[in-house]
Amino acid sequence: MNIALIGYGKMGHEIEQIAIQRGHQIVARIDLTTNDTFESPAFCSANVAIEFTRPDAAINNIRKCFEAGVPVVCGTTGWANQLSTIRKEMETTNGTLFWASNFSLGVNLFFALNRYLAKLMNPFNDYNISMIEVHHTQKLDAPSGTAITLAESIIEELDRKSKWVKDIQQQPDELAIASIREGNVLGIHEIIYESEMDTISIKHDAKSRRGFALGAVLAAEFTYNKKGFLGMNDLLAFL
Ligand SMILES: NC(=O)c1ccc[n+]([C@@H]2O[C@H](COP(=O)([O-])OP(=O)(O)OC[C@H]3O[C@@H](n4cnc5c(N)ncnc54)[C@H](O)[C@@H]3O)[C@@H](O)[C@H]2O)c1
Ligand SMILES: O=C(O)C1=N[C@H](C(=O)O)CCC1
Repeated sequence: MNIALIGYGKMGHEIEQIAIQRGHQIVARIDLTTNDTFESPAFCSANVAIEFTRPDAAINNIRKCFEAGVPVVCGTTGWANQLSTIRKEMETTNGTLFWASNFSLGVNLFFALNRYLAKLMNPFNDYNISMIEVHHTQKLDAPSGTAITLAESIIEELDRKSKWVKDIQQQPDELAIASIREGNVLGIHEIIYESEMDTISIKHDAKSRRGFALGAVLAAEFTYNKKGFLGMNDLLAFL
């Protein structure tokens, strides 16, 4: 498969390695540091583009993919409040967008565990719930996209929570997410249920970026020749 990389930073490099190992060709690398363009024949020859840039760049890059008729897998976080806008544009252009806040298969197992635990906690009002996420200091968005996905599932499953807030819980129906930025931490997410009697917590700790990159390449392979909006649940059902 021909793959175009949009964003050739930490994730772009990691994805390139895995894509080549899996027998794909990288036909274009679009970044502020390269000369490749969305209008080039090389980019237009891509079967799929994989976009990992920054929150304020993602939506425009996705639009460029729709204009070029290239399906796009996007992992950039921090812009999900604009997903419904871009989905409408995808429909009018008959495009393809695969988006996930986290492509790691381990994190997606953790998502399922989180949902199950939140549902289980419904009758146990003595437990308060909170979340901590820790990432490297270069990260631009907070809370992380993964933390927001975890929070949205908890809000769907746990009747006593109706919205997430940053840092400090002020109302009983709020779920507080604390974001810590330190060193080169690749991504830690912990959900904590605490009563006067005990603490129950679940935690995911990423050991490298390879898990995110492998998931993104698997998503690109899945996206090839498909139309519409796709996500990790579609991919996991297929694996
Ligand atoms: N969904 C996931 O599984 C997952 C995993 C890791 C990171 N991320 C997210 O992916 C994004 C990128 O992460 P990273 O660690 O590779 O960041 P990074 O800073 O290492 O790389 C981003 C790259 O994008 C380039 N860039 C910036 N603006 C651009 C533009 N307008 N067009 C093209 N390129 C542009 C930068 O020059 C840089 O090389 C972040 O939003 C991060 O949160 C998501
Ligand atoms: O390194 C990052 O930045 C990461 N971003 C994603 C998020 O915001 O959840 C996934 C984990 C790594």
